[in-house]
Amino acid sequence: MSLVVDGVTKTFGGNTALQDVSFTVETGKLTALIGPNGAGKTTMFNCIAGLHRPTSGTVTLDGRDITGLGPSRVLDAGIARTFQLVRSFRELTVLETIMTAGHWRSGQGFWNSILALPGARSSEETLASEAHATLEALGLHHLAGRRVHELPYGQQRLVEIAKALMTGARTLLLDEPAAGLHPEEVHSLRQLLAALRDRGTTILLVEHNMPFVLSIADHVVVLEFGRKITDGTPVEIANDQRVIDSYLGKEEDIA
Ligand SMILES: Nc1ncnc2c1ncn2[C@@H]1O[C@H](COP(=O)(O)OP(=O)(O)OP(=O)(O)O)[C@@H](O)[C@H]1O
Repeated sequence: MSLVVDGVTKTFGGNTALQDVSFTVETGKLTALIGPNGAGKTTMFNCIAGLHRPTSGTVTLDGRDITGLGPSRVLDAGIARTFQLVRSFRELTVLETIMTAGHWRSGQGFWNSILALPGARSSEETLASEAHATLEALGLHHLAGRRVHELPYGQQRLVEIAKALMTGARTLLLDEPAAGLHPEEVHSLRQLLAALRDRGTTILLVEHNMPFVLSIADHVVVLEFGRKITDGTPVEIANDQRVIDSYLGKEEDIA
């Protein structure tokens, strides 16, 4: 059971963003995708999440071909992604924001529930209690009534993860979850991701914070100029001369 990227190439006009990249994200493990700026990490996320259709190659989830399905059907298949920039409706509270993600899974429809159409109420209550439970699990319960855009950046990022969890997806794609966080927030994030993984959630993350990656990942995939240069355990990656030369050795890339 796993997410398998097999021979994915993505070109934009004459620019090859990904060249024949293959790797496996094992179910219930945390895999990190690293590489210098422009290596193709975001493009790979977009190919998996359905925002880009690979020029060639396939993406399969537990043996099912999901290549080029489009974002909503990839989400239906059980893969949710977060974005580098927090996305929320300005006027919604934390609770309302993550309930919008739950509406996705229930098929309820966001506007249907907002307008309180007949039949919407009981599932609305179920979603609200699930949303409370999710916030509790993430240590965000005290923020339920706050507007998302008023929160400090670190807490907004956790709301993004809560939204992804509320979709019911078992596989999460997290785009730079540690970016812009204070050290103590990075510590909380590490504990949260470890807890999610221990609960069986599969996580693929893109991250520039190398100490964070090396301390939490089960498996690390390294991209450079659109190609996979290696993959392995954090210890193997930290000692790989090609990685040290191309990435770890450059202080400015170690955020
Ligand atoms: N929509 C697009 N159109 C044209 N070129 C693109 C597009 N998206 C990405 N690229 C190119 O693909 C290459 C890989 O970019 P990508 O954003 O995937 O790298 P990255 O590893 O995520 O970088 P960063 O760490 O800076 O976010 C770059 O050369 C980029 O300019």
